[in-house]
Amino acid sequence: MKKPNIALTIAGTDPTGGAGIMADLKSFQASGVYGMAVATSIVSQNTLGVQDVYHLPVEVIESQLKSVFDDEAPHAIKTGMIASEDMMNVIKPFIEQSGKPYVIDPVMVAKSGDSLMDDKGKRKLQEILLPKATVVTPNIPEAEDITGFKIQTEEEIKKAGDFFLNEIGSKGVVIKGGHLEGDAIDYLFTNNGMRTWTSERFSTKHTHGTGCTFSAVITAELAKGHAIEEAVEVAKRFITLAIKHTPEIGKGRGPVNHFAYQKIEGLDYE
Ligand SMILES: Nc1ncnc2c1ncn2[C@@H]1O[C@H](COP(=O)(O)OP(=O)(O)OP(=O)(O)O)[C@@H](O)[C@H]1O
Ligand SMILES: Cc1ncc(COP(=O)(O)O)c(N)n1
Repeated sequence: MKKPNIALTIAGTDPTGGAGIMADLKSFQASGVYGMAVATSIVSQNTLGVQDVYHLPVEVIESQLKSVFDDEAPHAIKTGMIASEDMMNVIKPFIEQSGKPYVIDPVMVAKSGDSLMDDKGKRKLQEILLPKATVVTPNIPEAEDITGFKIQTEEEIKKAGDFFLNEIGSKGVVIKGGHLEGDAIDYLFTNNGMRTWTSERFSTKHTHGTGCTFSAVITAELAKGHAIEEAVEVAKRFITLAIKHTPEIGKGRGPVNHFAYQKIEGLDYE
């Protein structure tokens, strides 16, 4: 059997499996990539919200990263919930030394409204990690937080794309339209210009972990050696099917279907 491509996620947990490293690992697997995971924070959460958060000591995050990189280096890396500046500083050298594609899902607030990053972390993200990114995947509120201006129109989305590329220094940014009205439009900005992907907006409350899943699939496709544009194209198809076929798990805002893409597209990985 051919050795698989490997993707690593560095993020928080969700014991109910809809978001965080659990969603990332499922998305990696469904994309035909071998998944690895380093936990940053243990989050007691479910489809109803966040009940408790325990941030792991930075030494523990560092030792997990050492365990991974001393053994088998991943082909692409993503970070999700990174709650503090100290965590960012511990993670940054591993990203730099790897020289691999790096996807940042700048997780700040859960869909339930609970905060997953402290205020200093929000300010420091653009100094420490965002300039290292191959692709950043903010939703509109996250893009507003990072750029410091309101984003309501396509002109403002373009202005935000320009800010990520030219002020911060990220290589690419996908500004996700999940939080806007109308069709679900995602905007990718790279040195090649702007590209958009549009899907119908499903009228469902089951969107827990959509951002985690979307960015994990981009990471998996980059781990396979695909270009940013191809990776976002696959991720959009994956997340659209995952939302369309939600498994209706839990009493609240349920997770998406991480198996739908593989099943419906009839993919058969070696
Ligand atoms: N109701 C919906 N119907 C179709 N696509 C959607 C819907 N909601 C979100 N999406 C798509 O899901 C992906 C994730 O977008 P979203 O804006 O929900 O991310 P997010 O808010 O960062 O998610 P999370 O809070 O889980 O991190 C994008 O491709 C977006 O267009
Ligand atoms: C560990 C972790 N990472 C990310 C999210 C965001 O997902 P959502 O906004 O859908 O709750 C989350 N809830 N938990």
